[in-house]
Amino acid sequence: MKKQDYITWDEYFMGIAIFSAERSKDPSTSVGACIVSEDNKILSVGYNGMPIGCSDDEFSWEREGNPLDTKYFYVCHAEMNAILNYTGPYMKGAKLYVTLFPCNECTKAIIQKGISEIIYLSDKYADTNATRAAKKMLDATGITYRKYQPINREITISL
Ligand SMILES: Nc1nc(=O)n([C@H]2C[C@H](O)[C@@H](COP(=O)(O)O)O2)cc1CO
Ligand SMILES: [Zn+2]
Repeated sequence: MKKQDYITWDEYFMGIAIFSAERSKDPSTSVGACIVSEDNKILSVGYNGMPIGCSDDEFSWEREGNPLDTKYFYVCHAEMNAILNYTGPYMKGAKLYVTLFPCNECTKAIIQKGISEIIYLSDKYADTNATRAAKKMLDATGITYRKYQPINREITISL
């Protein structure tokens, strides 16, 4: 008889998004993303980080102060990195697993790439205009989004 306690597709791909977030250098919010084809093949992964060539040590990770000296103008979101890391053409029908609900800017790229479903873990910025605008575009384009429902399975990885 086959093993029974294997992880579901949702657990597998959200697990990869969560694990990818561990690469983030952001001291306040680590985000991970995993893009999967319609037939459950991983297309790309990403996490939030500074653009290539913009040093993690030289660019600021501050949240407040002169906007030019905060991270916000510079950091590349996990979803954007996952999309940009993909070397194939179009992602028609793909699913995006992400640990934080996408912002309006990433949502534009999500739409243009043909992603059709978003599975997210946290929606902690639901009351911001960036998230409201993102949902407005997703609703208009028929892209579905659903909250990942954790089942409290603990998996320890020794590295
Ligand atoms: N969907 C998202 N994907 C992301 O990768 N991020 C990144 C940008 C920042 O590096 C961090 C948010 O920082 P903070 O405002 O919680 O300290 O998460 C943010 C959002 C929120 O829209
Ligand atoms: Zn974004």
